[in-house]
Amino acid sequence: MTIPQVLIIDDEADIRALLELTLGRMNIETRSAGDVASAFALLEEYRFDLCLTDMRLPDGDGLAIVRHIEEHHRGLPVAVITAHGSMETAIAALKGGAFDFVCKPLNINELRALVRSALNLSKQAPSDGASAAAKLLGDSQAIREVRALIERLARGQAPVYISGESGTGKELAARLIHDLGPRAGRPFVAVNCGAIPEQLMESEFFGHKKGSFTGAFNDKDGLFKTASGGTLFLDEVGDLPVPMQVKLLRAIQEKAVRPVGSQQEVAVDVRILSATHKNLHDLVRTGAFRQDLYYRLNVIELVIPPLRERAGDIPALAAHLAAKLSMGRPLPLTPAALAALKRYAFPGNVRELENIMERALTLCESGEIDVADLRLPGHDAPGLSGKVAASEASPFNASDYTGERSLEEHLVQVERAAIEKALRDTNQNKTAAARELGITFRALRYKLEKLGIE
Ligand SMILES: Nc1ncnc2c1ncn2[C@@H]1O[C@H](COP(=O)(O)OP(=O)(O)OP(=O)(O)O)[C@@H](O)[C@H]1O
Repeated sequence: MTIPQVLIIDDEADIRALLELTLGRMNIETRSAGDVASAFALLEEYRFDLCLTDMRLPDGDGLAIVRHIEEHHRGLPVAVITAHGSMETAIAALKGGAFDFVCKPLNINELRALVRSALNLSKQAPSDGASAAAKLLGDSQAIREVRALIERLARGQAPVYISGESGTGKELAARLIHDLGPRAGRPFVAVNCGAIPEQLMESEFFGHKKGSFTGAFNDKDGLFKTASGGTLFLDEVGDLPVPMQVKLLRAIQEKAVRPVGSQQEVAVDVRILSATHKNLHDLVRTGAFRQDLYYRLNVIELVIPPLRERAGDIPALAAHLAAKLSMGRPLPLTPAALAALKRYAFPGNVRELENIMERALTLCESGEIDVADLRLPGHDAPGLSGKVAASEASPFNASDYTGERSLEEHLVQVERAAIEKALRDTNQNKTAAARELGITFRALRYKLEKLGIE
């Protein structure tokens, strides 16, 4: 087993000595630098598994180190040491790509947990991008950017606020951030904040002691404890009542919780991810959401655009869903069906696409999913009125027959014209065209082949 190597950067000799000693006891080898220039030199010369840097250095700051590593040593986790109370700097470092931060005076247990977690990250394969791509589907530029940001955010510990309309994939993104990061082997706990009754909230989040209130028959772990070492995903965080927001902020700041009925705080190591389909910024403006909590949760925002703004994702998503939902009997979509999906606005986003595909697979009678099978709102399945309209608009009447060619030839022409018109009317949707013509899909396919119509 190779011994992990850590680079320590601090201008105070005492702090360097404390870090060297603590890490040495964890069987970790260290090299130390007192300023930015010598840190850069060590980074050139040696390979490290983690870098711990102070924020204030004689010839620059910790952010310069974070930026340098982000540019030249991608994949090397860097954690910053900040003065107590200087949250702004810590947040700037997290935004710049730092893995995590610790405050001075150093809490040795916290430091050890951070180092362990970062070294875990170094051991992981350099990029798990393929696995991320496999789950968050889509080929649009927007979703590619989301995937790239997820991979970057997975490597850090910063709180991430995921915004986007309902059904865009916020929970999926949160899971990926967890699965691709150093906490992957630990729990991922998702909680819908809007679904917990207000009077039970504190106990749900922080746990309770037996007998602390009527009905508390046993000690109970809260969600923070359950997510210990892992990730707590606060879905619909905008639905948290204000008194609970205060308690949550405290728990996040102190990295500790106090179960209801207990006198003691318990330290918790949990990464917080949150999401809502509401506009959290608006809630802050109206006073429904506390600004301090907003800043704490929203260190980095991941925006998932609505599906209608990334229609390029629809083919991959639809094909994937058809395969997933059809249990080994995937049906292809006709070009017309795909075109109709691309034009549709999807107010329910990917979740709605899932529902549409499920229904289409159930309804589809032919070997491919066509526009009519999708039952898109606003696309009424053509019925009798369609047929009447078609015959009324038909360019052929019995009186058109002049006797210049055989009746048979004439009928073939009529048939061809009627089929071509029905296909045009339905945007090349063969199922709908067959309905409009009053024949079965099979019969239409046969006629198309016979007449050589593509
Ligand atoms: N890009 C994608 N690739 C594959 N599946 C996706 C994608 N985006 C969303 N999904 C699927 O769509 C469904 C809805 O996604 P998810 O639950 O993550 O949405 P959400 O934004 O959290 O919704 P809500 O706001 O209603 O909680 C899930 O089944 C999810 O797996």
